[in-house]
Amino acid sequence: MAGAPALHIADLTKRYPTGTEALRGVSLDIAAGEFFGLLGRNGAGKSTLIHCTTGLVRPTSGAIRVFGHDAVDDYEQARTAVGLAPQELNFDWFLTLEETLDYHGGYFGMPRKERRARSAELLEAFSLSEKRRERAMTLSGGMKRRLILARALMHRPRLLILDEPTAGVDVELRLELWRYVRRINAEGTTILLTTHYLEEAEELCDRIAFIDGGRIVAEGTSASLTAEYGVETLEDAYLELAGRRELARGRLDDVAAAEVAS
Ligand SMILES: Nc1ncnc2c1ncn2[C@@H]1O[C@H](COP(=O)(O)OP(=O)(O)OP(=O)(O)O)[C@@H](O)[C@H]1O
Repeated sequence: MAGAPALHIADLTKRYPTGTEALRGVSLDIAAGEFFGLLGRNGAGKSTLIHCTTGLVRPTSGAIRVFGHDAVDDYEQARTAVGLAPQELNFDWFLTLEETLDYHGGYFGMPRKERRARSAELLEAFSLSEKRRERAMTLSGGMKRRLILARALMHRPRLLILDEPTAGVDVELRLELWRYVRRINAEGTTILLTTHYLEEAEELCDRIAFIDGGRIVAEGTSASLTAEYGVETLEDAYLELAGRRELARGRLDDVAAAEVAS
Protein backbone atom coordinates (compact mmCIF):
# COMPACT_ATOMS: atom_id res chain seq x y z
CA MET A 1 0.00 0.00 0.00
CA ALA A 2 1.57 3.19 -1.23
CA GLY A 3 2.46 5.69 1.45
CA ALA A 4 1.75 3.31 4.36
CA PRO A 5 4.31 3.39 7.16
CA ALA A 6 6.69 0.45 7.29
CA LEU A 7 5.37 -0.36 10.73
CA HIS A 8 2.27 1.02 12.39
CA ILE A 9 1.52 -0.08 15.92
CA ALA A 10 -1.52 1.32 17.71
CA ASP A 11 -2.40 0.79 21.37
CA LEU A 12 -0.83 -2.66 21.43
CA THR A 13 -1.22 -4.73 24.55
CA LYS A 14 -0.03 -8.23 25.36
CA ARG A 15 -0.97 -10.10 28.49
CA TYR A 16 0.59 -13.56 28.67
CA PRO A 17 -1.45 -16.43 30.17
CA THR A 18 0.78 -16.10 33.26
CA GLY A 19 -0.77 -12.66 33.82
CA THR A 20 2.37 -10.70 32.86
CA GLU A 21 1.47 -7.55 30.96
CA ALA A 22 4.41 -7.35 28.59
CA LEU A 23 2.98 -4.52 26.46
CA ARG A 24 0.65 -1.88 27.88
CA GLY A 25 -0.65 0.32 25.11
CA VAL A 26 2.31 0.73 22.76
CA SER A 27 1.86 3.06 19.79
CA LEU A 28 4.64 3.51 17.26
CA ASP A 29 5.04 4.51 13.63
CA ILE A 30 8.17 3.77 11.61
CA ALA A 31 8.33 5.47 8.21
CA ALA A 32 9.49 3.63 5.10
CA GLY A 33 13.26 3.96 4.82
CA GLU A 34 13.86 4.84 8.47
CA PHE A 35 16.47 3.27 10.74
CA PHE A 36 14.63 2.96 14.04
CA GLY A 37 16.05 1.88 17.38
CA LEU A 38 14.05 0.30 20.21
CA LEU A 39 15.91 0.40 23.50
CA GLY A 40 15.04 -0.94 26.88
CA ARG A 41 16.29 -2.97 29.79
CA ASN A 42 15.82 -6.76 30.10
CA GLY A 43 12.14 -7.62 30.27
CA ALA A 44 10.97 -4.22 28.96
CA GLY A 45 8.88 -5.81 26.19
CA LYS A 46 11.12 -5.57 23.09
CA SER A 47 10.97 -9.25 22.10
CA THR A 48 7.23 -9.39 22.73
CA LEU A 49 6.77 -6.44 20.37
CA ILE A 50 8.88 -8.16 17.70
CA HIS A 51 7.09 -11.47 18.18
CA CYS A 52 3.71 -9.76 17.84
CA THR A 53 4.94 -8.15 14.58
CA THR A 54 6.14 -11.47 13.13
CA GLY A 55 3.10 -13.49 14.26
CA LEU A 56 4.88 -15.61 16.87
CA VAL A 57 2.83 -14.05 19.65
CA ARG A 58 -0.81 -13.05 19.32
CA PRO A 59 -1.53 -9.56 20.65
CA THR A 60 -4.18 -9.22 23.33
CA SER A 61 -5.50 -6.00 21.78
CA GLY A 62 -4.44 -3.19 19.47
CA ALA A 63 -3.29 -3.08 15.86
CA ILE A 64 -0.08 -3.86 13.98
CA ARG A 65 0.30 -3.13 10.29
CA VAL A 66 3.38 -3.80 8.18
CA PHE A 67 3.33 -1.61 5.07
CA GLY A 68 -0.45 -1.46 5.46
CA HIS A 69 -0.96 -5.21 5.99
CA ASP A 70 -2.55 -6.29 9.24
CA ALA A 71 -0.14 -8.59 11.11
CA VAL A 72 -3.00 -10.84 12.27
CA ASP A 73 -5.74 -10.70 9.62
CA ASP A 74 -3.37 -10.39 6.67
CA TYR A 75 -0.58 -12.45 8.19
CA GLU A 76 0.99 -13.80 5.02
CA GLN A 77 1.46 -10.42 3.35
CA ALA A 78 2.59 -8.77 6.58
CA ARG A 79 5.04 -11.56 7.41
CA THR A 80 6.49 -11.61 3.90
CA ALA A 81 7.31 -7.92 4.21
CA VAL A 82 9.46 -8.64 7.29
CA GLY A 83 12.95 -10.10 7.48
CA LEU A 84 13.94 -11.16 10.97
CA ALA A 85 17.50 -11.56 12.18
CA PRO A 86 16.95 -13.09 15.62
CA GLN A 87 19.39 -12.68 18.44
CA GLU A 88 20.01 -16.40 18.79
CA LEU A 89 21.76 -18.09 15.85
CA ASN A 90 18.98 -20.56 15.08
CA PHE A 91 20.39 -22.27 11.98
CA ASP A 92 20.05 -25.87 11.01
CA TRP A 93 23.77 -26.46 11.54
CA PHE A 94 23.92 -29.41 9.13
CA LEU A 95 22.73 -27.43 6.11
CA THR A 96 25.20 -25.76 3.80
CA LEU A 97 25.04 -22.00 3.41
CA GLU A 98 23.37 -22.37 0.01
CA GLU A 99 20.79 -24.75 1.44
CA THR A 100 20.14 -22.44 4.38
CA LEU A 101 19.27 -19.56 2.06
CA ASP A 102 17.46 -21.78 -0.43
CA TYR A 103 15.13 -23.30 2.19
CA HIS A 104 14.37 -19.86 3.58
CA GLY A 105 13.50 -18.56 0.09
CA GLY A 106 11.36 -21.65 -0.49
CA TYR A 107 9.44 -20.97 2.73
CA PHE A 108 8.54 -17.55 1.36
CA GLY A 109 7.45 -18.99 -2.01
CA MET A 110 10.36 -17.81 -4.17
CA PRO A 111 10.74 -19.76 -7.43
CA ARG A 112 13.85 -21.95 -7.70
CA LYS A 113 15.66 -19.85 -10.29
CA GLU A 114 15.13 -16.68 -8.30
CA ARG A 115 16.30 -18.42 -5.13
CA ARG A 116 19.53 -19.48 -6.83
CA ALA A 117 20.27 -15.99 -8.13
CA ARG A 118 19.36 -14.26 -4.87
CA SER A 119 21.38 -16.64 -2.72
CA ALA A 120 24.47 -16.20 -4.95
CA GLU A 121 24.03 -12.42 -4.78
CA LEU A 122 23.76 -12.40 -0.97
CA LEU A 123 26.65 -14.82 -0.40
CA GLU A 124 28.76 -12.52 -2.53
CA ALA A 125 27.57 -9.36 -0.77
CA PHE A 126 28.36 -10.84 2.65
CA SER A 127 31.71 -12.32 1.55
CA LEU A 128 30.52 -15.89 2.09
CA SER A 129 30.72 -17.24 -1.49
CA GLU A 130 33.76 -19.38 -0.80
CA LYS A 131 31.92 -21.16 2.00
CA ARG A 132 28.69 -21.73 0.10
CA ARG A 133 28.98 -25.54 0.08
CA GLU A 134 30.09 -25.79 3.71
CA ARG A 135 27.81 -26.48 6.63
CA ALA A 136 26.73 -23.58 8.81
CA MET A 137 28.41 -25.24 11.81
CA THR A 138 31.85 -24.71 10.23
CA LEU A 139 31.57 -20.90 10.13
CA SER A 140 33.35 -18.50 12.43
CA GLY A 141 31.25 -16.34 14.76
CA GLY A 142 31.46 -13.35 12.41
CA MET A 143 30.46 -15.44 9.40
CA LYS A 144 27.45 -16.80 11.31
CA ARG A 145 26.32 -13.25 12.06
CA ARG A 146 26.66 -12.36 8.38
CA LEU A 147 24.74 -15.47 7.37
CA ILE A 148 21.88 -14.58 9.68
CA LEU A 149 21.65 -11.17 7.96
CA ALA A 150 21.79 -12.79 4.52
CA ARG A 151 19.04 -15.24 5.49
CA ALA A 152 16.83 -12.43 6.81
CA LEU A 153 17.24 -10.57 3.50
CA MET A 154 16.75 -13.59 1.23
CA HIS A 155 13.12 -12.93 0.32
CA ARG A 156 13.73 -9.20 -0.19
CA PRO A 157 11.80 -7.95 2.87
CA ARG A 158 11.04 -4.25 3.00
CA LEU A 159 11.33 -4.16 6.81
CA LEU A 160 14.34 -5.76 8.47
CA ILE A 161 14.14 -6.46 12.19
CA LEU A 162 17.47 -6.85 13.92
CA ASP A 163 17.13 -8.25 17.43
CA GLU A 164 20.31 -7.36 19.28
CA PRO A 165 22.52 -8.15 16.28
CA THR A 166 25.77 -7.32 18.05
CA ALA A 167 25.12 -8.83 21.49
CA GLY A 168 28.34 -10.33 22.75
CA VAL A 169 30.43 -9.63 19.63
CA ASP A 170 33.85 -7.99 19.65
CA VAL A 171 34.48 -4.41 18.55
CA GLU A 172 35.80 -5.29 15.08
CA LEU A 173 32.85 -7.48 14.23
CA ARG A 174 30.46 -4.88 15.59
CA LEU A 175 31.94 -2.24 13.27
CA GLU A 176 31.74 -4.66 10.35
CA LEU A 177 28.09 -5.46 11.07
CA TRP A 178 27.36 -1.73 11.35
CA ARG A 179 28.77 -1.24 7.85
CA TYR A 180 26.52 -3.96 6.47
CA VAL A 181 23.32 -2.74 8.11
CA ARG A 182 24.03 0.87 7.13
CA ARG A 183 24.38 -0.22 3.53
CA ILE A 184 21.15 -2.28 3.66
CA ASN A 185 19.34 0.79 4.98
CA ALA A 186 20.94 3.09 2.39
CA GLU A 187 19.68 0.70 -0.30
CA GLY A 188 16.11 1.35 0.86
CA THR A 189 15.31 -1.28 3.50
CA THR A 190 13.61 0.02 6.63
CA ILE A 191 15.28 -1.22 9.80
CA LEU A 192 13.99 -1.80 13.31
CA LEU A 193 16.90 -2.47 15.63
CA THR A 194 16.71 -3.55 19.25
CA THR A 195 19.85 -3.14 21.26
CA HIS A 196 21.20 -2.67 24.74
CA TYR A 197 24.09 -0.62 23.39
CA LEU A 198 23.21 3.05 23.48
CA GLU A 199 26.17 4.08 21.37
CA GLU A 200 25.01 1.63 18.71
CA ALA A 201 21.60 3.29 18.57
CA GLU A 202 23.22 6.74 18.59
CA GLU A 203 25.50 5.73 15.74
CA LEU A 204 22.95 4.05 13.49
CA CYS A 205 19.42 5.18 14.17
CA ASP A 206 17.45 8.08 12.74
CA ARG A 207 14.96 7.79 15.58
CA ILE A 208 14.91 5.98 18.89
CA ALA A 209 12.25 4.89 21.36
CA PHE A 210 12.86 3.83 24.96
CA ILE A 211 10.53 1.10 26.19
CA ASP A 212 10.07 0.36 29.87
CA GLY A 213 7.52 -1.81 31.61
CA GLY A 214 5.71 -2.41 28.33
CA ARG A 215 5.29 1.30 27.57
CA ILE A 216 7.10 3.67 25.23
CA VAL A 217 8.44 6.24 27.68
CA ALA A 218 10.41 8.49 25.31
CA GLU A 219 10.83 8.82 21.58
CA GLY A 220 12.81 11.08 19.26
CA THR A 221 16.10 11.59 17.51
CA SER A 222 19.29 11.22 19.47
CA ALA A 223 19.62 15.02 19.36
CA SER A 224 16.06 15.71 20.52
CA LEU A 225 16.34 13.20 23.39
CA THR A 226 19.63 14.61 24.66
CA ALA A 227 18.20 18.14 24.40
CA GLU A 228 15.02 17.08 26.23
CA TYR A 229 17.01 15.78 29.20
CA GLY A 230 19.67 18.49 29.02
CA VAL A 231 22.54 16.00 28.62
CA GLU A 232 25.35 15.30 26.18
CA THR A 233 24.88 11.68 25.15
CA LEU A 234 22.05 9.24 24.59
CA GLU A 235 23.41 7.15 27.44
CA ASP A 236 23.05 10.11 29.80
CA ALA A 237 19.51 10.72 28.50
CA TYR A 238 18.68 7.07 29.16
CA LEU A 239 20.15 7.18 32.67
CA GLU A 240 18.34 10.43 33.43
CA LEU A 241 15.06 8.95 32.23
CA ALA A 242 15.65 5.68 34.10
CA GLY A 243 16.48 7.66 37.25
CA ARG A 244 13.31 9.73 37.01
CA ARG A 245 11.23 6.60 36.46
CA GLU A 246 12.84 4.86 39.45
CA LEU A 247 12.10 7.95 41.50
CA ALA A 248 8.50 7.96 40.30
CA ARG A 249 8.22 4.24 41.08
CA GLY A 250 9.65 4.87 44.54
CA ARG A 251 7.11 7.62 45.11
CA LEU A 252 4.30 5.36 43.96
CA ASP A 253 5.57 2.62 46.30
CA ASP A 254 5.60 5.16 49.14
CA VAL A 255 2.02 6.17 48.34
CA ALA A 256 0.97 2.52 48.19
CA ALA A 257 2.74 1.79 51.47
CA ALA A 258 1.08 4.83 53.09
CA GLU A 259 -2.31 3.67 51.87
CA VAL A 260 -1.75 0.17 53.26
CA ALA A 261 -0.61 1.64 56.58
CA SER A 262 -3.59 4.00 56.90
N1 LIG B 1 6.04 -16.59 26.81
C1 LIG B 1 5.95 -15.83 27.87
N2 LIG B 1 5.10 -16.14 28.87
C2 LIG B 1 4.99 -15.35 29.96
N3 LIG B 1 5.68 -14.20 30.15
C3 LIG B 1 6.53 -13.85 29.19
C4 LIG B 1 6.72 -14.63 28.00
N4 LIG B 1 7.65 -14.01 27.23
C5 LIG B 1 8.02 -12.90 27.89
N5 LIG B 1 7.35 -12.79 29.07
C6 LIG B 1 7.47 -11.72 30.05
O1 LIG B 1 7.09 -10.51 29.40
C7 LIG B 1 7.91 -9.41 29.84
C8 LIG B 1 8.60 -8.79 28.62
O2 LIG B 1 9.54 -9.73 28.11
P1 LIG B 1 10.31 -9.53 26.72
O3 LIG B 1 11.02 -10.82 26.45
O4 LIG B 1 9.37 -9.01 25.72
O5 LIG B 1 11.36 -8.39 27.13
P2 LIG B 1 12.69 -7.88 26.37
O6 LIG B 1 12.63 -6.40 26.45
O7 LIG B 1 12.78 -8.51 25.06
O8 LIG B 1 13.83 -8.42 27.31
P3 LIG B 1 15.37 -8.84 26.94
O9 LIG B 1 16.12 -7.57 26.70
O10 LIG B 1 15.81 -9.54 28.19
O11 LIG B 1 15.34 -9.76 25.74
C9 LIG B 1 8.88 -10.00 30.87
O12 LIG B 1 8.32 -9.78 32.15
C10 LIG B 1 8.90 -11.48 30.53
O13 LIG B 1 9.18 -12.25 31.67
